[in-house]
Amino acid sequence: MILLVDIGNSRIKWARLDGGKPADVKAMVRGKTGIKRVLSKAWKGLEGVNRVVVANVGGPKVAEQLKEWSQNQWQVVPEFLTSRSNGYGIRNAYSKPETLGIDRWLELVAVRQRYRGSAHKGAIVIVDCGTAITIDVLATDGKHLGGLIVPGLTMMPKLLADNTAGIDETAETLEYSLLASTTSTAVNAGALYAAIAFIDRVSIDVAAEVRGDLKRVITGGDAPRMLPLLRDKYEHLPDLVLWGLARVARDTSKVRREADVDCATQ
Ligand SMILES: Nc1ncnc2c1ncn2[C@@H]1O[C@H](COP(=O)(O)OP(=O)(O)O)[C@@H](O)[C@H]1O
Ligand SMILES: CC(C)(COP(=O)(O)O)[C@@H](O)C(=O)NCCC(=O)O
Ligand SMILES: [K+]
Repeated sequence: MILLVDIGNSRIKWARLDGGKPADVKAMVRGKTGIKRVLSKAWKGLEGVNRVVVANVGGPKVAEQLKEWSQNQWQVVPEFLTSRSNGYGIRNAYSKPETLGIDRWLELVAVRQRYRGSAHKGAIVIVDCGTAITIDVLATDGKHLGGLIVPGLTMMPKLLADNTAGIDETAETLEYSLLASTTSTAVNAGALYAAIAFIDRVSIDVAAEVRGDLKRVITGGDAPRMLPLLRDKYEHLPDLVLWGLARVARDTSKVRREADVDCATQ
């Protein structure tokens, strides 16, 4: 079984590669530093894993822990993907392509695959509402035009709590109102409006900048909260990173099979 793993800065999402697609998608909140405990809790029962294909934006320490755990549990060395300058019909906008978050690269891969040859001929805006909120724009010819990054819905209140005397952890409620009259609802409303205004305004300016009709897709753990509040129509594509991982894993397994065959016949 090929395991697809998307390690974000808040949660780890994973799936089984099945017929070129991610199947049985699951998620778990990860610790800031140690992830071995959550891996044991979530993956203890997983059998027959012979490949682990990973998108990791959680840094090298997290990668090291996954590597040790996977080698102990399955004797499998995980394959950590990195963003490339070209591939899968996409040209990376970054002059240092490997510095583009691998989650963002794989979202581009997934979206390119989904809409290539479809009726949609315009550019595509990809919004990922996770620990951070990212926006990327993919031109109709597969050219990545670039993107933006801001703190996510959970991070903004945390930043206020960590950096002001008068605001403490406001996680107890998600409720908000346009003009709030309590600190927690004022902070929650501020985060929501900041995110909504950011996404809506970028979408307006991108539409003015690129020709043709724009398609907008949204993914990430906070997408369900954002969807009803956004001005434009978005296609909600959960687990976009896992779809990108499936596309790359399917390709590389083909290459690996050919390589294995080559070795076998030498
Ligand atoms: N069950 C959940 N547990 C934790 N966070 C969740 C959950 N469902 C949605 N979220 C929201 O999703 C966000 C994380 O989204 P996700 O896309 O998994 O982030 P990342 O890829 O950055 O780890 C959190 O900030 C939180 O607001
Ligand atoms: C912007 C991100 C932190 C988002 O990660 P996430 O919110 O999914 O945890 C991640 O894409 C990243 O580490 N990017 C590297 C910097 C860049 O993309 O320019
Ligand atoms: K993400």
